[in-house]
Amino acid sequence: MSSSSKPNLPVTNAVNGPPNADLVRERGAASFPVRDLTYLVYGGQERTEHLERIANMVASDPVFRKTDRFFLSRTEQYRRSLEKVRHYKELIAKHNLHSELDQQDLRQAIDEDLPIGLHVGMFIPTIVGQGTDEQQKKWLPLARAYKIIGTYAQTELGHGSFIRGLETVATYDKSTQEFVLNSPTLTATKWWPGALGKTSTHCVVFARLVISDRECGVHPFMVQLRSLENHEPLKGITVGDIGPKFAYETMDNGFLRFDHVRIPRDHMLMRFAQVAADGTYSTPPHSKVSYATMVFMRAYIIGTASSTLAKAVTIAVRYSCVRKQFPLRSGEPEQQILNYQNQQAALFPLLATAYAFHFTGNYIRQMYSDFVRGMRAQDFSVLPEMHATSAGLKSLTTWIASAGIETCRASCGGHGYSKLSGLPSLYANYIPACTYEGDNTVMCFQLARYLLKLYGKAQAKPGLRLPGNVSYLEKSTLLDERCDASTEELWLDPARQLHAYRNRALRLVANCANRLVAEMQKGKDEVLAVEAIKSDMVKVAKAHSYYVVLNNFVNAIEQLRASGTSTPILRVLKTLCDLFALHFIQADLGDFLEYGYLSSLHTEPLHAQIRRLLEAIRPDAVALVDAFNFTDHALGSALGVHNGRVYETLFEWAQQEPLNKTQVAPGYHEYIKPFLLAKM
Ligand SMILES: CC/C=C\C/C=C\C/C=C\C/C=C\CCCCC(=O)SCCNC(=O)CCNC(=O)[C@H](O)C(C)(C)COP(=O)(O)OP(=O)(O)OC[C@H]1O[C@@H](n2cnc3c(N)ncnc32)[C@H](O)[C@@H]1OP(=O)(O)O
Ligand SMILES: Cc1cc2nc3c(=O)[nH]c(=O)nc-3n(C[C@H](O)[C@H](O)[C@H](O)COP(=O)(O)OP(=O)(O)OC[C@H]3O[C@@H](n4cnc5c(N)ncnc54)[C@H](O)[C@@H]3O)c2cc1C
Repeated sequence: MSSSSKPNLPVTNAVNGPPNADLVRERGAASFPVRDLTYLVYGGQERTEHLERIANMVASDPVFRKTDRFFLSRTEQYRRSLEKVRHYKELIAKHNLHSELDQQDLRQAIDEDLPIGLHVGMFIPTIVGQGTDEQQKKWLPLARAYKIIGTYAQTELGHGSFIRGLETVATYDKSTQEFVLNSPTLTATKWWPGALGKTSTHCVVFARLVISDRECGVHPFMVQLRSLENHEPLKGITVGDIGPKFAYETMDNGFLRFDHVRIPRDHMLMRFAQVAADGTYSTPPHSKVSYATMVFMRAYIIGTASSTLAKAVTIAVRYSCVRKQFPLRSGEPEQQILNYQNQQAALFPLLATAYAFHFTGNYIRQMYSDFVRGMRAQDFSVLPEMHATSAGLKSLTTWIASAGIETCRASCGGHGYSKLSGLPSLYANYIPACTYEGDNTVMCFQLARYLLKLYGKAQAKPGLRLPGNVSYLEKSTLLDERCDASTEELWLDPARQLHAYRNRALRLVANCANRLVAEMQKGKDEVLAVEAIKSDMVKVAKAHSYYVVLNNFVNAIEQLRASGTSTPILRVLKTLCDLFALHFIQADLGDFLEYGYLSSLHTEPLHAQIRRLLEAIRPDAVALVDAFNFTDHALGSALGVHNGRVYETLFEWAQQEPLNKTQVAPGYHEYIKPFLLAKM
């Protein structure tokens, strides 16, 4: 079956001409209607077409061009991203894109780390989440109209993960009803906040509240940093850019110091905790409610892991269809490198993972909106589950996506190392996701601690009912059960796949719990006992998160089946789900063998089934990446161009290299000529 219709996307940036014949053939041989899968991914035909209109508008607009980005200095890149911000605002007005969703779509299409990312992603959400109604009325209209630009200033030079260790102080002065913000030490300097260095006029600062020498914990405060007239820093404020980074050049991550800066009392965001005029402090209804923006952002990051990985896989799969190396036998034509099993084994599990993470993103979005509904009604009961689940999924998805981009880059051989492949910058700009919004390892401890607690409760109280994704912790009998997938066919049974993931997670939790007890029996207190099991806690969190991802993928397919999705689409999604499930068992085989859950009786059919799945995906590989529907602008890659004119595009883009502006190299006269022409 061929694609039901051609995607309505312009081929920008790529060199025009007849499309690569191999890609044309591959597209014609897809087993499912590509367009229908695109609709499924983006939430229907209407939404897909809307996204395409925005993507096309951006892709054809010279202000948003990307192809020269590699040749700009850091300062030029920052300026260019400001130019893009200005144009983004003009387009919102011109095309009436006033809803939050439209603006998010536009930013996603622009596809750059703009210095307003923190403004929309954390500054505004913190005002919404933590501000009183009056505070929202005051600041939200200004922020939404970009009359003020803000960021989220929490991390300091000395502390990021350990929020309770932050040193910036906000001391309440009852006599003037002001807070005095101060950075008492060098390590109290705010360090890293995006857009803090040069762009923001305001920020939400997290500081320890002190009232009459009493420590009241870390709270958020609204602070103006720069004049709205001339952008100069205000009195008492030292602010600037933190300097060169691994990548992220368009973002002015900044530093900030306060020298006894006074702000009015109503600049503390007081939705949950309050300081009255006389200095009376009212505690929040939940001690971690001021961390809510981070939970929001973690959920957002989980949602973007799929699209980021999907971009890398699109580039690598298309290129692997165009690229040919070696005939199998002499005299035969050379093979497309995607025909090699090793290439498929590297790329197809990542393709499957990009689809798996798509459904994880849907799941966490739903969980987050239920949680927000509860919070509005002062119900914080879902907070622990939301925090733990999002912390674990943020870690797993960003780790896998980061490693996956690098695998895609390496799979493109030498051309993958060229920045023109788009993969080095995709990787370099993405990997901080493993660190920001909570270092992944530290986040894993949060989930593991939650699981250990629930496991302990379930052990102590048989019959206790735990919520959906953790209900397996009730069933210690599961530990006695073994895998019975002794044929290739049985490995395709979702119930058996889920059984394996549940069993592994439960075993690791139980093992950790036992070790904790054993460490305490050796005389350690609980704190030191936890320190002795920390690497196992990371494994626990990952194992549980894998289970959550697979469970959602399986459930999503069931729901699609129930809602009448066509057989070819269901078939291809099931194949991807199977590959996801089996690949990550194969990757962590030691976990499953260690406790005798699996034996060689099961591993042989497992490996054989994985090989079959790779073969099954091969004819649909191009169609499956096409279904993500990225424009050439979004991919920013000479290797991933839709028309497959890879070599033409690489050649043309290379001509832009500034070294090629002259035939004779700069420096020739000083450094090459003297020794070339020196007498022997
Ligand atoms: C829609 C979006 C639009 C646009 C977006 C556009 C662009 C953006 C794009 C990409 C992103 C780009 C840039 C990203 C910017 C990144 C910004 C940042 O990095 S901001 C800084 C982030 N910092 C962190 O994440 C710090 C991590 N540390 C912590 O969260 C905490 O310190 C800790 C590790 C959780 C520990 O906290 P604490 O010490 O206070 O608590 P305990 O460990 O003692 O735990 C006690 C108890 O509390 C529970 N708990 C902890 N945190 C939470 C929480 N958040 N919610 C609920 N409960 C929590 C914990 O589990 C314990 O529970 P108990 O065991 O006692 O039951
Ligand atoms: C690109 C980028 C953008 C950022 N944007 C912002 C922003 O806008 N606003 C903002 O406030 N911050 C921002 N940050 C800061 C970011 O949130 C922190 O860097 C992050 O939370 C990690 O904290 P840390 O740097 O203190 O790491 P550390 O905690 O110092 O981590 C270092 C190592 O120590 C380990 N470790 C730490 N604690 C423990 C423990 N208890 N047990 C065992 N191991 C431990 C970690 O696993 C890690 O391996 C940004 C960072 C980056 C890189």
